[in-house]
Amino acid sequence: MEAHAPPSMSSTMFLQGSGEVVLTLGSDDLSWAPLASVGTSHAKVDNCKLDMRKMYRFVVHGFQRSRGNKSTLALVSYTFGHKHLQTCQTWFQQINSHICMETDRPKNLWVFVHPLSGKGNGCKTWQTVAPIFSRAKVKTKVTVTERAGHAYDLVASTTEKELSSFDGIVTVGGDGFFNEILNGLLLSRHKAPYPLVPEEFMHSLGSNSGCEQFRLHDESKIKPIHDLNGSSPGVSHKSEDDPLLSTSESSVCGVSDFRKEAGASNTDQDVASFFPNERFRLGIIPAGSTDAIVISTTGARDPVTSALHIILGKRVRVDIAQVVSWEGGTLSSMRYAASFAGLNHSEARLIYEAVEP
Ligand SMILES: Nc1ncnc2c1ncn2[C@@H]1O[C@H](COP(=O)(O)OP(=O)(O)OP(=O)(O)O)[C@@H](O)[C@H]1O
Repeated sequence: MEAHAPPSMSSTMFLQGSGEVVLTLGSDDLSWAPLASVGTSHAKVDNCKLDMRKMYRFVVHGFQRSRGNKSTLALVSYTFGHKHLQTCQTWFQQINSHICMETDRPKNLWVFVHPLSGKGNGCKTWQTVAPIFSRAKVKTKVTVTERAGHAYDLVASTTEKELSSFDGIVTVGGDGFFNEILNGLLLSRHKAPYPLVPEEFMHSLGSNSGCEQFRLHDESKIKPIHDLNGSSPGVSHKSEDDPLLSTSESSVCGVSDFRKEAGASNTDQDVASFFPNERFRLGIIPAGSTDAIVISTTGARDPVTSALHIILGKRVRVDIAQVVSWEGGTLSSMRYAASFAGLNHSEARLIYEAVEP
């Protein structure tokens, strides 16, 4: 809470295990202090032993950083009690309405669960974290995949209107599963020009590029890229507003790298062009065999930590690589892959899970 922001509510309550406290609901947090430390002259009682079963109670669910691993968040709950029902009800309503007013938090998510991911624990992992979403009043539509490509097909074929009803997509699985959904979203929506065709690489790199094989290609034979759906979006040429980095190094490798920063005004338009709405974000709950994307963003391979970051609406930048391949002078396929290359790890540890390319 900022120092000048007046508390929106404050009461003396009983906190299980601690005794009498002054509970304060600020503009963006809930805090409490033992009654003795806020300068009261109340007679000292053995607060901790007060029987809260005779009081009306409500439970606040929260989290704290683990002592051993600061990147890991652990669930905690606090039971507050008061002799008046009305007081407890008012607190309950006020806390819930504060949470609902937090605009960064997602309200409605589409969750894809890969049941066979990692050691086959996808569903179990989701069952572990699902109650955290419901307690936080985040609605979820859950789809358990039945085959490889199922999630891609659903995301790619869902209407813009239906996708727009979600604040994002969460995957419960590994890196491959996350990338499958990323492709379902981007291949049909991302309208950026494709990377330079090989002859153009040579032109832009000069004769000492070290990529002699590209010289063999005849530009006139280069055909449009065929996307995963078999459509032919066409080969286009690099332009001034091309989001692909202009470094020859990334292009030569057939991998183009572009970044979007959440909230940055000059990227809002780009984000809007391939995400169904501005609130939209992607998140991962790790259940795979490597979980490299999660480890490089939250710093912890922990489903509960990821769930909490997603619920809090935290965002972190990730790199998305556009990978193209050529066959006999034809650009034959294109994929997107989330990558941790270039991400500042210490920054990522501070920030969170929900990702926005
Ligand atoms: N129900 C399913 N049955 C079989 N394969 C599936 C199913 N759902 C998704 N897949 C495919 O399994 C692939 C691998 O999934 P995922 O990335 O979750 O597992 P992983 O390989 O164990 O994890 P990691 O990528 O972290 O190593 C995905 O690319 C996806 O296409």
